[in-house]
Amino acid sequence: MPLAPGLQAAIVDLDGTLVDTLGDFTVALNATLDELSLRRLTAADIEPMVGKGSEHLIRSALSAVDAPQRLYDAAWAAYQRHYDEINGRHSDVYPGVEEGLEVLRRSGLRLACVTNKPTRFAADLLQRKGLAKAFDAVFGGDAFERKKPDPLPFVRTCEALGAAPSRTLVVGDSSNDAAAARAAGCPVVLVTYGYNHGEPVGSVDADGFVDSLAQIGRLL
Ligand SMILES: O=C(O)COP(=O)(O)O
Ligand SMILES: [Mg+2]
Repeated sequence: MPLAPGLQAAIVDLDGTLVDTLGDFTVALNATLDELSLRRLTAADIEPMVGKGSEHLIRSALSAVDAPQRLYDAAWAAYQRHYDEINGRHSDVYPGVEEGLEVLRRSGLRLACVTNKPTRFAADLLQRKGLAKAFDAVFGGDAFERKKPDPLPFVRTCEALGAAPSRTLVVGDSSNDAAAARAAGCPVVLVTYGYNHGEPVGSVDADGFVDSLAQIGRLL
């Protein structure tokens, strides 16, 4: 049974959906904490902080190590420098991703990647992982006035792709993606292997779940 008939486009999330980037976040954030002489965090500490953009990640990390928020500007500058240096080196494309993107493209859908990661980091990562060619557009957390879970990034992306929201499938890994999709009027499918802010993803309100992007064809 197709999820939504007459799909024209798909919007795919990046971190936790296409690429397992927890290693990159951990290395760049710990290099930042080292530089500021703060205590390090583990990947398990960092995972629930991912998904709401780099600003949120840095603010959450500073609170987790009991550092004052006045260090934010220095931390943000250091973090960008370190992230740029290591982007993609400690992260892996999830199994089934290339196949799933190919299925979406072969179904005639226009594809955009919409992430809360800054656009530059996202575009570089997709390029380095050989995924950039699948996408007609890439929009990061700095591309619009508000980030997911606000519906604005999806509404604007639908406009850019020339697709109606009701005919644009969102594929993500978190309640952020699902809430933004619902508010924009897009059908939404979540992968079960991503981050979801440290919460079980199965309880999120979505139209479907897949264990691998390779299964996406069943829902089209
Ligand atoms: O928080 C981030 O930097 C990115 O998160 P997203 O790719 O899942 O939107
Ligand atoms: Mg995500």
